Amino acid sequence: MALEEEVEKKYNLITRRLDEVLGGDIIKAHIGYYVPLTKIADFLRAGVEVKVLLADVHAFLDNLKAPLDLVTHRTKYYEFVLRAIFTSLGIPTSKLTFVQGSDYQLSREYNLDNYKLCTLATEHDAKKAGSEVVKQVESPLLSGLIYPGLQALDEQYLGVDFQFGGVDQRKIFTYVELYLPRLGYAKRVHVMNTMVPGLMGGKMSSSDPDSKIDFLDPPEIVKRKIKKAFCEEGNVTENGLLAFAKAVLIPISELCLERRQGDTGEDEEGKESVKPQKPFVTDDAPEGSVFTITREKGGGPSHYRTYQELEDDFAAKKIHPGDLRANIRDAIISLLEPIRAAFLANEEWQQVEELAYPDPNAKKEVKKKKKEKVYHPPPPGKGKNAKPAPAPVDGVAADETRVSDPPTSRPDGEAVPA
Ligand SMILES: N[C@@H](Cc1ccc(O)cc1)C(=O)O
Repeated sequence: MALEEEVEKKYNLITRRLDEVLGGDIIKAHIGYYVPLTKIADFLRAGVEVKVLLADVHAFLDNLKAPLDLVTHRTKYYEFVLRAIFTSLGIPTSKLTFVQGSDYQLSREYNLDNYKLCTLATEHDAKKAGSEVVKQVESPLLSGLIYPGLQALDEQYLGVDFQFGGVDQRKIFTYVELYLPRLGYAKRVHVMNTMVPGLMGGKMSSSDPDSKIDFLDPPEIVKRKIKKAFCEEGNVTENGLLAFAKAVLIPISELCLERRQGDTGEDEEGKESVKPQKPFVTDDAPEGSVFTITREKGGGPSHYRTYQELEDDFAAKKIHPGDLRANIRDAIISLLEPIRAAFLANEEWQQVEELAYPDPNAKKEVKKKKKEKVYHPPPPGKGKNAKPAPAPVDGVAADETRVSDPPTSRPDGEAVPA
């Protein structure tokens, strides 16, 4: 293949299905941030070196979103999740690294650059930059103002060529493009994914545990959430299930299909420890299909080559909501199965999970020390009939020890950056 053609092919892979690319003409390949996994898979397959920033410092700069003592555990937890997902999809990970923000953000140089940036950027611009990412509160904190600037410095200190994030990062990205060159550093490219709506329709929310499916949700929880999802016959505009199919299931199915067709994008070692996920189609599906709808009440299966075909059929009421629900549910269950299995087989990951998401209902282990009874003899010279001092009133609280309830499930906290 001619070099140009190859570059073009890689560029197309890097930019497909993105919402927007700013300055894409100077992308060479290298580094990405942030998650939406099928995109990162595309980057990796294009030979890009991907660094995933586990932005612990940012997480607490943003109104202490993640308590500082939990952040380290959560970043470890994310790393386990992400690695398991890439493995399950058969994506080579030798070019994937995870970097913890605090590993370099506390250095002298970084901080000096931050101060320099603070003398260049206006408060107005910093505020505007963070307005869609930093939680907006009545009495905004200073930390929210330095947040976008640190995101700018990260590009330089991670040595990346482009940064990838959700389209919610757009204002930060334009701020970064404006100010990084003013510090004397190169302007980077920014690529943005669309935001994935929640299953209930609308934006995904970590405060509504049923609006998203966790990577470790067991089948019964997936079933419950899918059952609750809003899905009305013929309605394709407010349809969390279709949105999920579009943003996650079909891209993954496509990816798996491409891998099966031999476009493996493997790294030099080309090793795969786990058989990659099967596309979400039945065995009788014609070649090139990426999704199958099977029907419960008669009628044969329908196979789709693109998301649009699926949406069109749903709009034309050729797919019953019940059938869409059931097929999406099963696809999600099969997608999560290897992740859960990896989790259950990995004790270290399980421990990290408990530390990262402690059960808020677990009772603290209360162990009161027995106060020892001390006999105070009467002062000398008070004679034999003197009474001993009374026992301390606040004394013995024996057997009040409670063993904390074992955590049953992981509370839905922070979304894994995805
Ligand atoms: N702002 C990103 C997190 C982030 C932080 C620092 C960065 O350098 C990059 C990304 C978010 O909202 O999730």
